[in-house]
Amino acid sequence: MTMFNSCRINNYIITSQIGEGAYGLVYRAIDIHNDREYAIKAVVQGSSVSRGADMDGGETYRNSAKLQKRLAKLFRESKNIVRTPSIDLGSIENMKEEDFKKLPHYKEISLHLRVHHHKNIVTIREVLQSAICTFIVMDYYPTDLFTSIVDNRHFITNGLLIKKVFLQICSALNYCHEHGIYHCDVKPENLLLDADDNVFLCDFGLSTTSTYLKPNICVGSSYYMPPERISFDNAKCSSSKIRVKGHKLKKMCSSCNGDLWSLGIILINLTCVRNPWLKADKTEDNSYYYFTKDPTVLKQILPLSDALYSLLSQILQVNPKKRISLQDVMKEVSSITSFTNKGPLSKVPPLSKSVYEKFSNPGDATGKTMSPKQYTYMDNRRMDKNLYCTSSSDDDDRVQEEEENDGGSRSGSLGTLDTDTGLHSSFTSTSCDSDNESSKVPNKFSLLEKKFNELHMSATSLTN
Ligand SMILES: Nc1ncnc2c1ncn2[C@@H]1O[C@H](COP(=O)(O)OP(=O)(O)OP(=O)(O)O)[C@@H](O)[C@H]1O
Repeated sequence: MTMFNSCRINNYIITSQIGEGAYGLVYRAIDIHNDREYAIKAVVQGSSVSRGADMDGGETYRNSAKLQKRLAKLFRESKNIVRTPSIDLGSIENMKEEDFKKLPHYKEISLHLRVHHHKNIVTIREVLQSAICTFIVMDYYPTDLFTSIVDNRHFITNGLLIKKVFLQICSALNYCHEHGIYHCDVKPENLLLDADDNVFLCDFGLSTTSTYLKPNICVGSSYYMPPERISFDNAKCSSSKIRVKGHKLKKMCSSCNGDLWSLGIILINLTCVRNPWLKADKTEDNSYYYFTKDPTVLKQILPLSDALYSLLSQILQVNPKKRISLQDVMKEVSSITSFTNKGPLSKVPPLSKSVYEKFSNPGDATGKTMSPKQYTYMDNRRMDKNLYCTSSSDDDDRVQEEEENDGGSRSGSLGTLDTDTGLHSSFTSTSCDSDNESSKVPNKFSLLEKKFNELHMSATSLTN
């Protein structure tokens, strides 16, 4: 695998590779203008493929290796400096569904831009378009929630920190949902942390504007995927209804409630450093199978307090329609007084109203035109946001219980530079004369999945 240390994209010098995903490579970089660090995600141009749990590690590797190779060529040909135009963020944000058909990889960026004003969502600073890929320049965060939970054991004694982090995640998701964006890939690897333990949601690669999704579409990471996306009973499926564990469902499943399920699993991760099952599929996973027979099994396999069990059993409802609302989850977590049945998390203070407000409603989450992010309540070295949002969350006609096209209802002024896509662009010129370097970076994704696997309660243990 080639690394591009010291190569430059406009004013950003790449310092290391920090991520490798299904359709993107993420680099750490320094802006020579202000010495600030950024993360630059290179997204393959024209990738329209739906990224799903069915994608194996090999495929991920092949895709990123291909992109890596193309980037190497790009840097080589441009003598290690790539000069590339910056695309107007407003015109990306206002892209429509038909634009995504031409430029599918812009959907991730467009949906992300519609919500990045929230304080707990990663801020996009710039989008650069090169001949072979699109570079998303984002604020850089030093760690992710997986590393923090598993490697650093950062939460095992600190119930208040769990509350803060969890409420910030809820707040970010709630904001997305209010703006008609459903993340669909909520997992600890997609939640970044700053030095003050503030959380930032990233990776909108699977996000959608569809209020309802078809069942069994199988997108995301299997640990966090709700059962209706993977394991509804095909045999019992009639033309207009599906069943999940015998519950009749309308043929479409609420996207919002899918994200909610993932949140429930993250709450277990934070409090127990475990995953309850590998996959919410009762034909493939014994733990999940026994859970569907008797939810109190959760208390046998995890050290849950009665209060947390009660909350989890309302979140992890197999029938998505029966799940507790996100707002109620937040209130419950705020007031809960024990997470576990023993140890340091068995006593947790309830949050005062003002602290709850601070974590759950950190910024202006009400308006159509959002004010810049404000970093008010923590010591924060982050610079002020100078982007602005030009589009609103149109009151899209939500075609409920009908198959929906993904989004496509937002409108906005289109640019004049590229009549095909409506994207405005501007050019920043720079120069660089450093050489490429080569080195190996482990595939972090697979390492993390492996670690959680190791920590996961053996799927067969309940049968013993
Ligand atoms: N802004 C950022 N700051 C620091 N690290 C980041 C940032 N954005 C992404 N990363 C790191 O890069 C990893 C991959 O990023 P991202 O999830 O956006 O890519 P992806 O190609 O969609 O990955 P996947 O296929 O695993 O979902 C993240 O898990 C995180 O560790």
